[in-house]
Amino acid sequence: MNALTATNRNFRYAARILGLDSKLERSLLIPFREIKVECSIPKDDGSLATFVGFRIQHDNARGPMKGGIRYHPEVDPDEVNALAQLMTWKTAVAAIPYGGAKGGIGCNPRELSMSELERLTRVFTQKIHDLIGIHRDVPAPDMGTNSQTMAWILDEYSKFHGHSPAVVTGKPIDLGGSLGREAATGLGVFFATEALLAEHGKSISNMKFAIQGFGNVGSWAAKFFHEHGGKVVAVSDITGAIKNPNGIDVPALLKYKKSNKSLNDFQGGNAMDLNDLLVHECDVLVPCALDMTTTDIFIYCLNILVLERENAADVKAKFIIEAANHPTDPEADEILSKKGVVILPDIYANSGGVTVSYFEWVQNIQGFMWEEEKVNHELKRYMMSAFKDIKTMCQTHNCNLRMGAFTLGVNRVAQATLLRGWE
Ligand SMILES: NC(=O)C1=CN([C@@H]2O[C@H](COP(=O)(O)OP(=O)(O)OC[C@H]3O[C@@H](n4cnc5c(N)ncnc54)[C@H](OP(=O)(O)O)[C@@H]3O)[C@@H](O)[C@H]2O)C=CC1
Ligand SMILES: O=C(O)CCC(=O)C(=O)O
Repeated sequence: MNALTATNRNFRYAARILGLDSKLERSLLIPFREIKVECSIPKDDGSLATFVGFRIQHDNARGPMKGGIRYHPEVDPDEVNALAQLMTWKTAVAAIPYGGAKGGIGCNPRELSMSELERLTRVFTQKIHDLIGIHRDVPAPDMGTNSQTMAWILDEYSKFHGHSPAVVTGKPIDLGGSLGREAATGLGVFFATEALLAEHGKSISNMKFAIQGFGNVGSWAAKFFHEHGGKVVAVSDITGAIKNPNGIDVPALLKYKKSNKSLNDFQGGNAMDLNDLLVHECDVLVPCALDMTTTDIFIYCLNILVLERENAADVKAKFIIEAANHPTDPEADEILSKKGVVILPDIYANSGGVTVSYFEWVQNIQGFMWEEEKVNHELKRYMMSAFKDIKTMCQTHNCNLRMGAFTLGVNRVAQATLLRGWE
């Protein structure tokens, strides 16, 4: 099931639980605006290269639209649409005053030089500058983009609109970025996991973790689990996977990955097949890599790299923390739930990133920088409060955590829509 079909299905299920009017349901489902632009740039060798860029602005009932921009060969409008919709529910679950959007350019950033990436980012910004803005739509990094990408967008946008640091978040600190943003998604994953385990009378320190993906989210999450006594027994990146039943030395692995750009040949564990990570023996499985659509190309090669019908029954973990966006197909969801696996859904589990993006935006508007301690303290407060609100919805509607999060998010957006008189 593609990402958009699956996301729409979860939304419709939540709308039914909430008893939403069918006209309101339809208006919440259809994106506010879909932007598709041609981005042609001269390559370093003088030849012309043309890419397609997207920005899907899903909803702005609760505030400016918010969400990342990814550079990935598999980016397509359906995927971006699903991710934009997830952003709308995510910002509502987190109770931050935003709507949802997502963007992307279909390109392989690994095959472009820095100057090609800069030209591409500037051309994309030129094409969308009058449709984004501090109170309109605020992009941020996602897969394949980073703080440098945000710096180029900020610079290009400011040529048209004057210096506007709050137009993007996830910027370099020297351009108004927030302390703590880089670690925020991983730290949010840690707080969310802590809250879930406490509900079940467990703690991080007596759990074994398997982590798929060792980029921004996976590496920070692994660091926090390790620092709090969790045993990280398996980790993967795109180049391979390693396991160690006694616990991987995470600081050593971080150092190794930084200098080698790969986990391969790390001496503190044994190599294992990439496909085996999701079904590895552990208590807590944390997918921090790709979503359903970006892995399609691998799935066609019969490598099952997300949670699907084919591998769900073999999952050993008792808890799944969806740090990646949409790593679980609905069929897998059903199989896992029947097995009694507790799944903490993406729209809550990875909301720490956008929450600290909100703090960054607030700091830019205030023109006042917060201490990292304050950022992390506020992040924990937001994560704990959202968990409590989700649990209340689960109790009210007798549903699982995914539907608890969806009903919470959808209901908040529906109320804002009705109050504005948009229905
Ligand atoms: N960054 C953020 O603030 C947020 C990110 N997310 C979501 O989290 C997920 C990860 O994002 P982020 O960490 O930023 O992305 P990164 O690009 O930094 O990291 C992705 C990681 O996944 C690895 N990877 C890619 N393919 C595979 C594979 N087939 N098997 C195992 N590992 C693989 C990559 O390997 P390699 O290192 O070798 O390239 C990399 O380590 C995405 O779904 C994203 O949308 C959600 C909320 C916020
Ligand atoms: O920080 C942001 O605004 C982007 C976050 C994002 O894209 C996501 O949560 O998936």
